[in-house]
This record gives sequence, structure tokens and C-alpha cells, in this order.
Amino acid sequence: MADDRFHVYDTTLRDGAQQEGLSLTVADKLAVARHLDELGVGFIEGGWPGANPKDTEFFRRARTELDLKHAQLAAFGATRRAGVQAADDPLVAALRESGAPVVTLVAKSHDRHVELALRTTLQENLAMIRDTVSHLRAEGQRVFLDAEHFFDGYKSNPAYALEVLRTAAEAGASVVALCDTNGGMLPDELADVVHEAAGTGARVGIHCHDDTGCAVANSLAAVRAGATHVQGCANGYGERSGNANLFTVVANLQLKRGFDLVPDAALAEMTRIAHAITEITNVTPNSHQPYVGVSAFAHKAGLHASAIKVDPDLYQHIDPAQVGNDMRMLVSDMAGRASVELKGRELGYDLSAEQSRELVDRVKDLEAKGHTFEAADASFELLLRDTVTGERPRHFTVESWRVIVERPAGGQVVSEATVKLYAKGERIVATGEGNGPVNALDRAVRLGLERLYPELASVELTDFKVRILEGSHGTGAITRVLITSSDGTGEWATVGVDENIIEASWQALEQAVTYGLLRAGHTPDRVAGPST
Ligand SMILES: CC(=O)SCCNC(=O)CCNC(=O)[C@H](O)C(C)(C)COP(=O)(O)OP(=O)(O)OC[C@H]1O[C@@H](n2cnc3c(N)ncnc32)[C@H](O)[C@@H]1OP(=O)(O)O
Ligand SMILES: CC(=O)C(=O)O
Repeated sequence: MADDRFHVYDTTLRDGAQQEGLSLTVADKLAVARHLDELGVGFIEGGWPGANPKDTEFFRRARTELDLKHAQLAAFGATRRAGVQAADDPLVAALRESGAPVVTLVAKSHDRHVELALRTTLQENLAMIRDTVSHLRAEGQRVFLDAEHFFDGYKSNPAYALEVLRTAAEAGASVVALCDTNGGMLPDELADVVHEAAGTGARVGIHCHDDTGCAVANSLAAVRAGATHVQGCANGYGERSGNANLFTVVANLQLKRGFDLVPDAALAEMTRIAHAITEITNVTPNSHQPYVGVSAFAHKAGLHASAIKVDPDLYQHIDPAQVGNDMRMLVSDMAGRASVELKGRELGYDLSAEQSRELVDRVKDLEAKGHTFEAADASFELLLRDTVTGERPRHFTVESWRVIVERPAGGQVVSEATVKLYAKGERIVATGEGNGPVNALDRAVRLGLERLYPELASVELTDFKVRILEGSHGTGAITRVLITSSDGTGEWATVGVDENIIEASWQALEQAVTYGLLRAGHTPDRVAGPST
């Protein structure tokens, strides 16, 4: 890679892995590296070889198992210890032997840290930087310097902080990355310091933590002030409040500031890549994450939807497709006619103005009673079909159900449910057992219907959420149940509300089965029934 290109430097596998609760195996690290390479980042910091066996192993396996198309691997580590030769320091040796083409050295640039944490002199710290950089350069590695606590150091002793940068650059470091290690900076003051640092003539990079919630803003301000190398982590992972979210930084620079950082086709994969990485890290994705979160282009307010109907740009800062995301309409009691009309279109229905109005009224009425349609897409679609056709889709109707929960003397709690149904002209009586009443009901319904609808064998209940809502209008507390179901190719959610938790569950379950049968292509019998 030509050195005049702007550097996108990812440190997910090193600083990102410093996040509480995040622990990656070597195989995980290799998998994350492949995703980052696919996105087109320039550098992937793989860890600190020599600091722990896993990171050493990562660099060993990377040589044969990583076939990076865009990125170069960087090994992270510290300058030599005080009072020893760089060539004799075992941690420096591990960096040398990592096989990484780039080494990023962390060095102290804050005078107090040199004196208190390193317990050495300011001159010896400069010598540690000079020796280590020139040693690794002589060994053929490209060296970047992470100037730790640079901004706090600059406030304490600007001349010394800048001297650290000059020393590294003169010894052969091709980038000096200014680190807001404690993450306490704000964009305006940070930009002034970056400007001063760029005045040394060294190539300046930026590494921000998010302790003030400004890591991305600080990174952008640094770029405007002259930084041409930006560090960050996938999904904003990192120690404490995290690092600058590299996905947000890249999307901002490319889409707002005209930088050509990653291929447009790779940027359009960013949402998928961000979520693929959360699968590996096992960290719940932040649905509100800019650009790539599932809610990043989700619209709930009726007024927004009415403008979006005319032109999506009126309420969106970019076309979500540019980052591989999708616009979504949420239907709730904040919806207006436009919201349900657009949602209907998304689901393949062309609603008339009258149908939209009726549907909005029904949604608002049901939400006032405790339903929530933004979390129950399938319930909304059933309500929509009901409004459009004047009939509730029914593949079966229920005569009655009964659930028994019993703890026999000396035994375990067991649940048994019996349902009496009508389907395809037959009366069906079925009994199911389960580890709880809803599980038993689910089994009984499916057992009863599977002979007529074999596809139900692959439908399963994957999530069950219960919330007790405060009573209103003098009523007691009511229960809202949300059920998520899956048929192996997709998921759908349904909602039920009642004072009785089993009845609320039954409502959600009955809709879940109905929706599953619609997905499987079964036309409902034209049996009119009461609406939800
Ligand atoms: C800002 C950052 O996030 S930088 C990255 C921080 N990441 C980590 O610390 C994770 C990996 N670290 C580790 O595995 C261990 O801390 C190791 C292997 C690096 C060192 O472990 P130990 O030898 O047991 O030392 P320990 O962690 O207690 O202390 C660090 C030592 O490094 C020294 N040190 C700290 N920064 C530097 C530096 N930039 N250059 C040289 N030495 C340094 C400290 O003065 C201390 O020296 P001492 O042993 O004489 O007291
Ligand atoms: C190097 C680094 O991670 C920091 O200073 O924050």
C-alpha cells in the first residue's frame, strides 16, 4: 500500500478485546480479521505478541491461515524497558518474531507517566523510543508509534509531548498516533492539539476513547486538523466506554467528507459485517448503532412516515443501502395513515385511505389496551389482513383449551394442556405436556394440527417475553406476552394481552401458528371470527 493513502487502522483485536466481557479465541480473532479485511481496512492490529500465548499464537497462525486482500497485520507492543537494550528485551523480540509487517509501539508521552508509571527519566524514555523504533526498522518492520496519554501529556508539558513525536519520527516511525488514552477530550480542544502535533512534520494519527461520548467526533476533528491515520474498533468495542467506532468513522469520512477509504461495494456490506462480528464476539448488537444498527433507519413517528412517503431523503441522512442497511417502518400508537400505508406496501398490500385510517384507529385502540405492534410484526400483518378482507385469517378455530399445572407429591412440576379445535371440517382434541403451561399449550396445538398441516413440525417457539403492565381506567394489572417463532428460514413475533397470563399467551400462540401456516402457503378457511 502506498504510504500516501489515508490509513484506516483497526484495533478491535487488541484494544477492542480490552472491553469488559469480551474474550476472543485465536479462531475468533482470525475470523474477525477476515471480516475486517473484507470491509477493506488498511491495517488490522492483531494483538500483543509475547504478552499472552493467545496473541503470540494468533500471529503464528495468521501467517498460514490469513490471506488478507487489503489489510496489513500490525503487532502491538511497548518500547523496551528502561535500562536494557532493545535487542535484548524479550517483549521487543516477540514483536520482531511475530512476522507482522507493521509494529505499533506504545510509548509514554506524558511526563508524569514517565516519572510515576515507568519510574524513569524523561531522557531515558526518549532513548527507549529511539532505540526500539530504530531496532525494529533495522529488522525490516514498519513502525507506528502510539503516543499514550498524548493530549493530557500535552497539557502537562507540551514541549516534551512534541519531543516524543519528533524522536519517534526521526528514528523512523512512519506514523505517530496521538492517543486520547483516558478519553477525556472534546473535539475543539483536541483539534487545536492535533494541529500543533502536525506542525512537527511527523505523519499524525488519532486514537480516541469514548469516555466523553466524543470518540467519533474527536476522530473526525483530528482528521480535519491534519491526522491522516485513524484508529478505531468494530462496533466501538474497547476498554471502559469503548474506542471510536471505526464503522461510524469510516462511513462519516467516506459519505460525508468525500474520502475514498474502502470500496463502495464493501461499504455496502458494512451492516452485514458489523453483525457478523457481533456473532463472533458474542456481544449483543447495539440496535441504535449509527449506520449499521437495525434501528438506524427505523421510523416510528407518523409525521416522519408521511414525509418519507413523498421522499425518504426527507427523514434520512443517507440512503441506507450505501451501508447495506434497510429502511423500516414501525407501527405503533405514534403511527399515522402514512405509517401503515408504507408498512402495508412493505408487506405487499396496497391500502386505501379508508383502510389506512381504520387500521390506524385499530392499532391505537389496541396499543392503549397494552398491545405493541412494533415488536409484533406478525400480529400487525394479521390485523392488516383482517382490516383489508374484513375477515381474520383462520386455519383453525378453538372450541376450548385447558391447562393443568401440577406438582405431584415428591415429584417435579409438570404442565399438561388439552385443546379442542376445528380445522378442515374436523373436530380435534389433542393433549400436550411441557415444562411450563405455554410450552404444553404449544405442543398440544401443534400435535393436534400437524396431521393436517405437516409444516408445523418445523415451527418452534424461540422466545417468550412477559411484561406486567400497570392497570388503567381502574382495572387491575394486565399481562403482555410476546412470542417469537421460527420455521428455520425466518422469525416472526406475535403479541397477546389479557389479565390472565395463560390467556395472553394463548392469543400470541394462536396468532403465531396462524402466521406460520400463512408463511407455509396455506390459504385460511374463509371462516369469519372475532378479531384480536
Ligand atoms: C493504553 C493501552 O491500552 S496500552 C495496552 C495495554 N494492554 C495491556 O496491558 C494488555 C497486555 N499486558 C500484559 O499482558 C502485561 O501487562 C505485560 C505482559 C505487557 C507486562 O506484564 P508484567 O511484566 O507482569 O508487568 P506489569 O503489567 O505489572 O507492568 C507493566 C510494566 O511495563 C512498563 N511499561 C508500561 N508502559 C511501557 C512502555 N510504553 N514502554 C516500556 N515499558 C512500559 C511498566 O512500567 C511496568 O514496568 P515494571 O515491570 O518495571 O513495573
Ligand atoms: C495505545 C492505546 O490504546 C491508548 O493509549 O489508548
